[in-house]
Amino acid sequence: MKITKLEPIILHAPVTKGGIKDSTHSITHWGAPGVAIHTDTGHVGYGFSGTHAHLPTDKLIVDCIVNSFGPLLIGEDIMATRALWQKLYKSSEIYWVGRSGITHLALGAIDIALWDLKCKAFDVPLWSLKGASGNEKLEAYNTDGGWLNWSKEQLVSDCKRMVEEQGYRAVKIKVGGDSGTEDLRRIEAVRKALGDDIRIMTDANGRWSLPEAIRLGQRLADFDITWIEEPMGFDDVKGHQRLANTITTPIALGEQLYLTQQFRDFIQAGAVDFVQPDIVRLAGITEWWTVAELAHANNLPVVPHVGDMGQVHQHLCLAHPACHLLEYIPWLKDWMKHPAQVKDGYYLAPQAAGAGMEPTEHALATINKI
Ligand SMILES: O=C(NO)[C@H](O)[C@H](O)[C@H](O)CO
Ligand SMILES: [Mg+2]
Repeated sequence: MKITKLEPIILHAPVTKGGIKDSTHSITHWGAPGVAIHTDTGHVGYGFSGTHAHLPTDKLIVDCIVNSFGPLLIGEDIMATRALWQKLYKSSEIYWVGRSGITHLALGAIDIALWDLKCKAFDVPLWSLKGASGNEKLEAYNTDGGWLNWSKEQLVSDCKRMVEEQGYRAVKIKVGGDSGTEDLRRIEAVRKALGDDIRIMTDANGRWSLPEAIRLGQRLADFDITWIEEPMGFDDVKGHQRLANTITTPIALGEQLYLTQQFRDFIQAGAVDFVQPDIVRLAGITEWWTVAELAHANNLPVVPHVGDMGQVHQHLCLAHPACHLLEYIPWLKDWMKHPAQVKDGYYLAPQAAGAGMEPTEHALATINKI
């Protein structure tokens, strides 16, 4: 199955209730710059990155896909996913300007499309190609009711609905607002409303200084919080090591890390408890698997960031023994041919062949910005 053509796609999908905020970002759409890779057998593979729908940088990403990486792929056999990843990652002109950032987001979309093609060649879902039986249990936790721009009342009612009507046993709440005291009030209100059996995660999206993270991190223990995600600057290994040695609430991070070596440094420093690799930043499935193995070797659970890359992460989590839980955010799924499904708080194993990110004709006709 030889590659014949790369076709750029940029999807911009509306997010919940017209707009969501966390401590660091405020978005109205989730961006999915990506590619359709065509082959001489007529198969088409789809892969996307994940952004905050900033069109100028989405265009940089798809330009990198088609015009920088594209020429290196034409004529290549799609089966050689690891060899092709190495070839593209190490291509010196691109490596000189890349090694993380936009070239990683571009390579990630290509890698997902190549795995999509490989799955279609064997006519299996990605979880099956990665060795799962399809009977694995993968619990979902819901982030979509915990946004920082939700009022405390909205926060409580959304989280209650998710638990009482949709069967979730875990929800995530954004913290890192302007007032730490208000953060704690919001958590207290949700804990009171949900009772002690529901797990509550928190996510500061990198906002706090070390003193703030220590002060607020210590208070989280009052509410039995499952983890504090990205409490401080994304690359601050020493700071997170200091925090981990000071507070009892476990630390989750990884959605902003581009290199396996960064994950190694956080893990070796004892600065992370829940490892959250993302196929977007790690340049695709191939390197994601390396990080999951590294975490597993250190007996750390892997709970991938979704943002909204859940369509692919659900496959990887079903297949990897370090994964038992995955974030749920619903922004892209209904624009995909085979939308991710959660029932009574658990992901249902997708049955269609592929890696999960094949857009519908409707999506390509209505939210494609190319
Ligand atoms: O941190 C996250 N999940 O854990 C979400 O991806 C971000 O909050 C969204 O992308 C909005 O910035
Ligand atoms: Mg996060």
